[in-house]
Amino acid sequence: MKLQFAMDTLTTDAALELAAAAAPSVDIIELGTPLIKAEGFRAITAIKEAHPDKIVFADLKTMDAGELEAGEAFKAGADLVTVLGVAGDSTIAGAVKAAKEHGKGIVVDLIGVHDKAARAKEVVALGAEFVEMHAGLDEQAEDGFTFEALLEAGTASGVPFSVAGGVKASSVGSVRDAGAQVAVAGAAIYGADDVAAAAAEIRAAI
Ligand SMILES: O=C(CO)[C@H](O)[C@H](O)COP(=O)(O)O
Repeated sequence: MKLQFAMDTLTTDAALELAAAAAPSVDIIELGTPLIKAEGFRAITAIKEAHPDKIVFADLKTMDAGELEAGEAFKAGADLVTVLGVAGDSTIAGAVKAAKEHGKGIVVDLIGVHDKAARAKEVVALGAEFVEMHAGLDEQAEDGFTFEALLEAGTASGVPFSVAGGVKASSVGSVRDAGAQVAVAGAAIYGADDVAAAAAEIRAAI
Protein backbone atom coordinates (compact mmCIF):
# COMPACT_ATOMS: atom_id res chain seq x y z
CA MET A 1 0.00 0.00 0.00
CA LYS A 2 1.26 3.45 -0.92
CA LEU A 3 1.37 6.36 1.53
CA GLN A 4 0.09 9.75 0.34
CA PHE A 5 0.91 12.95 2.21
CA ALA A 6 -1.80 15.61 1.90
CA MET A 7 -0.35 19.08 2.40
CA ASP A 8 -3.21 21.33 3.45
CA THR A 9 -1.07 24.41 3.80
CA LEU A 10 -1.41 27.80 2.11
CA THR A 11 1.97 28.69 0.64
CA THR A 12 4.30 27.01 -1.82
CA ASP A 13 7.26 27.69 0.46
CA ALA A 14 5.58 25.87 3.35
CA ALA A 15 4.62 23.00 1.05
CA LEU A 16 8.16 22.66 -0.25
CA GLU A 17 9.44 22.49 3.32
CA LEU A 18 6.85 19.89 4.35
CA ALA A 19 7.42 17.80 1.22
CA ALA A 20 11.20 17.77 1.74
CA ALA A 21 10.80 16.53 5.31
CA ALA A 22 8.24 13.80 4.52
CA ALA A 23 9.55 12.67 1.12
CA PRO A 24 11.75 9.78 2.34
CA SER A 25 8.67 8.05 3.81
CA VAL A 26 5.92 8.80 1.28
CA ASP A 27 5.10 7.70 -2.27
CA ILE A 28 2.58 10.37 -3.27
CA ILE A 29 2.82 14.08 -2.48
CA GLU A 30 -0.55 15.81 -2.50
CA LEU A 31 -1.13 19.52 -2.96
CA GLY A 32 -4.29 20.13 -0.95
CA THR A 33 -7.20 22.10 -2.38
CA PRO A 34 -6.53 25.18 -0.18
CA LEU A 35 -2.91 25.32 -1.38
CA ILE A 36 -3.90 25.20 -5.07
CA LYS A 37 -6.59 27.84 -4.50
CA ALA A 38 -4.12 30.11 -2.71
CA GLU A 39 -1.11 29.68 -4.98
CA GLY A 40 -2.44 28.48 -8.31
CA PHE A 41 -1.13 25.73 -10.57
CA ARG A 42 2.42 27.07 -10.28
CA ALA A 43 2.57 25.35 -6.90
CA ILE A 44 2.14 22.01 -8.70
CA THR A 45 5.12 22.83 -10.93
CA ALA A 46 7.26 23.79 -7.92
CA ILE A 47 6.55 20.50 -6.11
CA LYS A 48 7.09 18.36 -9.23
CA GLU A 49 10.40 20.10 -9.96
CA ALA A 50 11.55 19.51 -6.37
CA HIS A 51 10.34 15.87 -6.36
CA PRO A 52 10.46 14.47 -9.91
CA ASP A 53 10.67 10.93 -8.52
CA LYS A 54 7.39 11.19 -6.57
CA ILE A 55 3.80 10.92 -7.75
CA VAL A 56 2.42 14.46 -7.53
CA PHE A 57 -1.28 14.60 -6.70
CA ALA A 58 -3.28 17.78 -7.32
CA ASP A 59 -6.44 17.80 -5.21
CA LEU A 60 -8.47 20.04 -7.51
CA LYS A 61 -11.85 18.56 -6.43
CA THR A 62 -13.17 19.52 -9.85
CA MET A 63 -16.96 19.80 -10.17
CA ASP A 64 -17.24 21.13 -13.72
CA ALA A 65 -15.04 21.69 -16.78
CA GLY A 66 -13.27 18.39 -16.12
CA GLU A 67 -11.21 18.27 -19.29
CA LEU A 68 -10.03 21.88 -19.02
CA GLU A 69 -9.12 21.86 -15.32
CA ALA A 70 -7.44 18.44 -15.36
CA GLY A 71 -5.56 19.28 -18.56
CA GLU A 72 -4.10 22.45 -17.05
CA ALA A 73 -3.02 20.59 -13.88
CA PHE A 74 -1.32 17.88 -15.94
CA LYS A 75 0.48 20.53 -18.01
CA ALA A 76 1.69 22.04 -14.71
CA GLY A 77 3.22 18.72 -13.66
CA ALA A 78 0.53 16.74 -11.84
CA ASP A 79 0.50 12.96 -12.17
CA LEU A 80 -2.92 12.48 -10.55
CA VAL A 81 -5.80 14.96 -10.36
CA THR A 82 -9.07 14.70 -8.42
CA VAL A 83 -12.60 15.15 -9.73
CA LEU A 84 -15.58 14.95 -7.39
CA GLY A 85 -17.77 11.86 -7.50
CA VAL A 86 -20.87 14.07 -7.17
CA ALA A 87 -19.96 15.70 -10.49
CA GLY A 88 -21.75 14.57 -13.61
CA ASP A 89 -20.45 11.65 -15.64
CA SER A 90 -19.54 14.00 -18.51
CA THR A 91 -17.25 15.99 -16.20
CA ILE A 92 -15.48 12.81 -15.07
CA ALA A 93 -15.25 11.52 -18.65
CA GLY A 94 -13.77 14.87 -19.75
CA ALA A 95 -11.11 14.72 -17.06
CA VAL A 96 -10.30 11.11 -18.02
CA LYS A 97 -9.90 12.26 -21.64
CA ALA A 98 -7.33 14.86 -20.52
CA ALA A 99 -5.53 12.24 -18.41
CA LYS A 100 -5.27 9.86 -21.38
CA GLU A 101 -3.87 12.67 -23.57
CA HIS A 102 -1.15 13.33 -20.99
CA GLY A 103 -0.51 9.71 -19.95
CA LYS A 104 -1.66 10.53 -16.39
CA GLY A 105 -4.57 9.56 -14.11
CA ILE A 106 -7.83 10.77 -12.56
CA VAL A 107 -8.81 9.98 -8.99
CA VAL A 108 -12.47 10.43 -8.08
CA ASP A 109 -13.04 11.85 -4.60
CA LEU A 110 -16.23 10.39 -3.09
CA ILE A 111 -16.62 13.06 -0.41
CA GLY A 112 -20.32 13.76 0.07
CA VAL A 113 -21.45 10.72 -1.94
CA HIS A 114 -24.09 8.71 -0.05
CA ASP A 115 -23.56 5.29 -1.66
CA LYS A 116 -19.78 5.38 -2.10
CA ALA A 117 -19.42 1.73 -3.16
CA ALA A 118 -21.96 2.06 -5.99
CA ARG A 119 -20.56 5.37 -7.31
CA ALA A 120 -17.03 3.94 -7.10
CA LYS A 121 -17.92 1.21 -9.59
CA GLU A 122 -19.51 3.74 -11.97
CA VAL A 123 -16.57 6.14 -12.03
CA VAL A 124 -13.95 3.42 -12.48
CA ALA A 125 -16.01 2.23 -15.47
CA LEU A 126 -15.68 5.82 -16.77
CA GLY A 127 -11.89 5.47 -16.60
CA ALA A 128 -10.87 6.74 -13.15
CA GLU A 129 -7.55 5.28 -11.94
CA PHE A 130 -8.95 4.78 -8.43
CA VAL A 131 -11.46 6.33 -6.04
CA GLU A 132 -10.87 8.12 -2.77
CA MET A 133 -13.06 6.91 0.09
CA HIS A 134 -13.04 10.28 1.78
CA ALA A 135 -14.84 11.74 4.78
CA GLY A 136 -14.35 15.47 5.10
CA LEU A 137 -14.13 17.19 8.46
CA ASP A 138 -17.87 17.98 8.44
CA GLU A 139 -18.83 14.42 7.51
CA GLN A 140 -16.57 13.05 10.26
CA ALA A 141 -18.49 15.17 12.77
CA GLU A 142 -21.92 13.93 11.65
CA ASP A 143 -23.95 11.64 13.93
CA GLY A 144 -23.43 8.00 13.04
CA PHE A 145 -20.21 8.50 11.09
CA THR A 146 -17.61 5.79 11.61
CA PHE A 147 -14.20 5.34 10.03
CA GLU A 148 -15.07 1.65 9.64
CA ALA A 149 -17.98 2.56 7.31
CA LEU A 150 -15.45 4.24 5.02
CA LEU A 151 -13.29 1.11 4.97
CA GLU A 152 -16.32 -1.13 4.40
CA ALA A 153 -17.37 0.99 1.41
CA GLY A 154 -13.89 0.57 -0.05
CA THR A 155 -13.87 -3.17 0.38
CA ALA A 156 -17.45 -3.49 -0.93
CA SER A 157 -16.69 -1.40 -4.02
CA GLY A 158 -14.40 -4.07 -5.48
CA VAL A 159 -12.37 -1.35 -7.27
CA PRO A 160 -8.99 0.24 -6.43
CA PHE A 161 -9.40 2.79 -3.65
CA SER A 162 -7.63 5.12 -1.25
CA VAL A 163 -8.84 6.19 2.19
CA ALA A 164 -8.68 9.79 3.45
CA GLY A 165 -10.00 11.64 6.45
CA GLY A 166 -8.23 11.36 9.77
CA VAL A 167 -5.77 8.58 8.86
CA LYS A 168 -2.95 8.30 11.42
CA ALA A 169 -0.37 5.79 12.63
CA SER A 170 -2.85 3.99 14.86
CA SER A 171 -5.46 3.56 12.08
CA VAL A 172 -3.35 3.04 8.96
CA GLY A 173 -3.14 -0.72 9.59
CA SER A 174 -6.92 -0.99 9.27
CA VAL A 175 -6.75 0.90 5.96
CA ARG A 176 -4.20 -1.63 4.69
CA ASP A 177 -6.28 -4.56 5.96
CA ALA A 178 -9.38 -3.23 4.16
CA GLY A 179 -7.47 -3.66 0.89
CA ALA A 180 -6.77 -0.01 0.06
CA GLN A 181 -4.11 0.79 -2.53
CA VAL A 182 -3.31 4.13 -0.88
CA ALA A 183 -3.61 5.62 2.61
CA VAL A 184 -3.85 9.41 2.71
CA ALA A 185 -2.56 11.23 5.78
CA GLY A 186 -2.62 14.98 6.15
CA ALA A 187 -2.85 16.56 9.59
CA ALA A 188 -1.21 13.56 11.26
CA ILE A 189 1.96 14.49 9.35
CA TYR A 190 1.89 18.25 8.67
CA GLY A 191 0.53 18.99 12.15
CA ALA A 192 3.31 17.10 13.92
CA ASP A 193 6.21 18.84 15.62
CA ASP A 194 8.58 16.53 13.73
CA VAL A 195 7.13 16.07 10.23
CA ALA A 196 9.81 13.62 9.08
CA ALA A 197 9.34 11.43 12.17
CA ALA A 198 5.53 11.46 11.86
CA ALA A 199 5.71 10.34 8.22
CA ALA A 200 8.24 7.63 9.12
CA GLU A 201 6.00 6.40 11.94
CA ILE A 202 3.03 5.98 9.60
CA ARG A 203 5.25 4.26 7.03
CA ALA A 204 6.48 1.86 9.72
CA ALA A 205 2.90 1.15 10.82
CA ILE A 206 2.04 0.11 7.25
O1 LIG B 1 -8.77 16.46 1.15
C1 LIG B 1 -8.77 16.80 2.31
C2 LIG B 1 -9.84 17.64 2.91
O2 LIG B 1 -10.88 17.86 1.99
C3 LIG B 1 -7.65 16.36 3.22
O3 LIG B 1 -6.43 16.69 2.63
C4 LIG B 1 -7.65 14.87 3.45
O4 LIG B 1 -8.93 14.49 3.88
C5 LIG B 1 -6.63 14.49 4.50
O5 LIG B 1 -7.21 14.73 5.74
P1 LIG B 1 -6.52 14.57 7.16
O6 LIG B 1 -5.79 15.87 7.41
O7 LIG B 1 -7.68 14.36 8.10
O8 LIG B 1 -5.61 13.38 7.11
